[in-house]
Amino acid sequence: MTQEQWGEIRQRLLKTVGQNNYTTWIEPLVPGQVANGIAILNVPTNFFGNYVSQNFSDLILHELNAEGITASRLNFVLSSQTNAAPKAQQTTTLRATSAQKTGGMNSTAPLEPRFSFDNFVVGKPNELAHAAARRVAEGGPVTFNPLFLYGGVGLGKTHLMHAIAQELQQRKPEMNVLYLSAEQFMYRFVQALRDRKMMDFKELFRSVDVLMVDDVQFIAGKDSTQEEFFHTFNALVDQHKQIIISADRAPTDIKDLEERVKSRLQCGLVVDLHPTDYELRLGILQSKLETQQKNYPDLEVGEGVLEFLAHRITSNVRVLEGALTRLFAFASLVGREINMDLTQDCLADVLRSNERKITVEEIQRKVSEHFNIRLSDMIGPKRLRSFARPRQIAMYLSKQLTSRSLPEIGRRFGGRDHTTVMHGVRRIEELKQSDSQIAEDLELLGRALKS
Ligand SMILES: Nc1ncnc2c1ncn2[C@@H]1O[C@H](COP(=O)(O)OP(=O)(O)OP(=O)(O)O)[C@@H](O)[C@H]1O
Repeated sequence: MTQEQWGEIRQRLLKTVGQNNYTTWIEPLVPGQVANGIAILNVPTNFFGNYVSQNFSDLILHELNAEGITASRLNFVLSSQTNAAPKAQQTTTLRATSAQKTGGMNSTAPLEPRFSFDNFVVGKPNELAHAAARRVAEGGPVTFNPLFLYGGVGLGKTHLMHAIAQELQQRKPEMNVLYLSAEQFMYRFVQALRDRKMMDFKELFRSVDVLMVDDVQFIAGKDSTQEEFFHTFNALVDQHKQIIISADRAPTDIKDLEERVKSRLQCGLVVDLHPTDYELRLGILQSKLETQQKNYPDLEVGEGVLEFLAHRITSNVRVLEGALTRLFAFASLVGREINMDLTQDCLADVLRSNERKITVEEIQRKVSEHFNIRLSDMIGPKRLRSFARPRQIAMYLSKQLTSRSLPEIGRRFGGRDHTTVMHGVRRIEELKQSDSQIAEDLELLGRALKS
């Protein structure tokens, strides 16, 4: 059943059952395959399935048939992939059918049609990640396993993951592609344990051709899930099956992740989605503008507005996108044209938050957390290398990321002299060139502080 057909059916059900019943019982249903007169509907719990079966089965069957879908029976399948799941609520769902197999535990997570390669704007900061994603989406022989994509919030990891899954479905419909978030992996694992269906779980995950797990940092600290993930991972790698993983940071930086899992995650290709630069932001805005103009054909965007937004909204692409959507909605509601005045009025809060200044105190806190030392040791007098180096790094970042003078920075580091700060800053400048670990720490901290 296509998404459009299900959309029609839902609309008619809404009219028949009323808004309350619709929101509670119909909206969370996710349709699966229809075969041999049986239509599959994914439900979040058994109770839910029983209730819908007893109260709405006939109506749903009637509407399915009215839509030209021949079904005489509904089969309610327990699945975490229903519209009641948090991610699913955010997206228009397109069910992937390739992974529909036994027991309802195997459906892929909903894919957002908008998250395609065509809609992904490529610039310097994301070109490597994009190229790698394109390569695995060809579905050819596995060259790097896993592909590990990482980057800060809202920089396009999920977009790329969905694009890969959708491209694979189009190019290689015979392939069994399973895409899910790490949270869903855990959810299914727990469910399998509870329902004593571990064999089904293992079989499902070991029988896929491509396994895609989004936001893998989620399993950090969850020992049994990590263990199971590790075994699944190994089994698939042994069978030369492609694995694609995303996370908000590099494998080495995920705390509470077992070393063996970390090392496994690093053994393929690890690529980074860097924070956007001005040109990429402008390109993304231009591309999103086309979509907005389809919805609001009468609205034009005044000169300089996109450039202004690309310049001022640097935090992440999601915020940038939201700002443009808000501008169009606002302009159409108040009947004003989209010019600089309207932009300043409508986006005052977004612009203010993007203006946020980084403080020395924040830097000290982040750096102490990163190196696992106490804030008091960072600021205090101790000269041990394990405190002195993070202190110098914090001084360096304070000089780079704030407008504070050296004496002002010195005062915030327990009243140190400005020459001490200067020495620290110079030392880190040197180490940045010669010590790749320090360069990486600086990059990571800088990114975390700016996001
Ligand atoms: N290069 C790009 N071109 C077009 N749209 C983009 C690009 N990068 C990000 N976006 C858009 O920005 C939004 C956020 O992207 P996405 O959800 O993929 O981020 P993420 O990295 O997964 O973030 P999170 O860490 O919050 O899960 C999406 O609407 C996505 O389409």
